[in-house]
Amino acid sequence: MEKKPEKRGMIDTWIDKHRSIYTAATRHAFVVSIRDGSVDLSSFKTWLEQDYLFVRGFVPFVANVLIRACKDSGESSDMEVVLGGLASLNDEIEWFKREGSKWDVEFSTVVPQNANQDYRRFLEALMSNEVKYPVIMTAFWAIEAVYQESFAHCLEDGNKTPVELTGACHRWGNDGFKQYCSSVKNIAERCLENASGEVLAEAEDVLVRVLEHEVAFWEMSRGGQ
Ligand SMILES: Cc1ncc(CO)c(N)n1
Repeated sequence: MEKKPEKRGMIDTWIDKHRSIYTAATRHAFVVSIRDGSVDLSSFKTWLEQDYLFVRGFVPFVANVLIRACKDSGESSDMEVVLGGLASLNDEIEWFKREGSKWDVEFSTVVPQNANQDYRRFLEALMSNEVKYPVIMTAFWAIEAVYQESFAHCLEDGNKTPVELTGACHRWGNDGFKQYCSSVKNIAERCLENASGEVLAEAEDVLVRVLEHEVAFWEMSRGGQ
């Protein structure tokens, strides 16, 4: 008997449909410049400063995803996946602090740029109880997956990533993080299978908006002073 091709989920369908913004988010010029070694270190510092602030705002978002996983999910394993993500954010904040002192970045004086504020406001809106669980899970997956895909690219064969930047690339480009993103994707796909047309439309919209925010976020590094 012919082996049936694996069933494609909604997320893959949407990524195909919105391929150009997906590629813009996961193969941004800043990321490509890390991979080819041409990266301007002031751009990297700007990214580091802004991302530290972003991650501090991402913690309450993920905490909210955790609460929703406990309350709204029929599967007890969802909570464990999200809890793992929250735990690794603890390490991530410590990593940012170490990395900041390595680059002489004083986080307490960093001012969030507009793209960062807009992204954080978007996350805050997603924390409302009105937002359905499949929509939140789709957003959560997209936020994590952009970083996984981007930084894994900097570690693929043929990279010329500067050695002092490989720590950042390994943080999001490692296989464990890839596995974690795949678990989050499976949760989102399972929820989307049973979602109404209205919820599906909202999840697709939120996915595209995450990708747009990610592109705008990378763009900040270009201003790099
Ligand atoms: C902007 C941004 N998106 C995603 C992540 C993590 O996945 C991050 N640290 N920063």
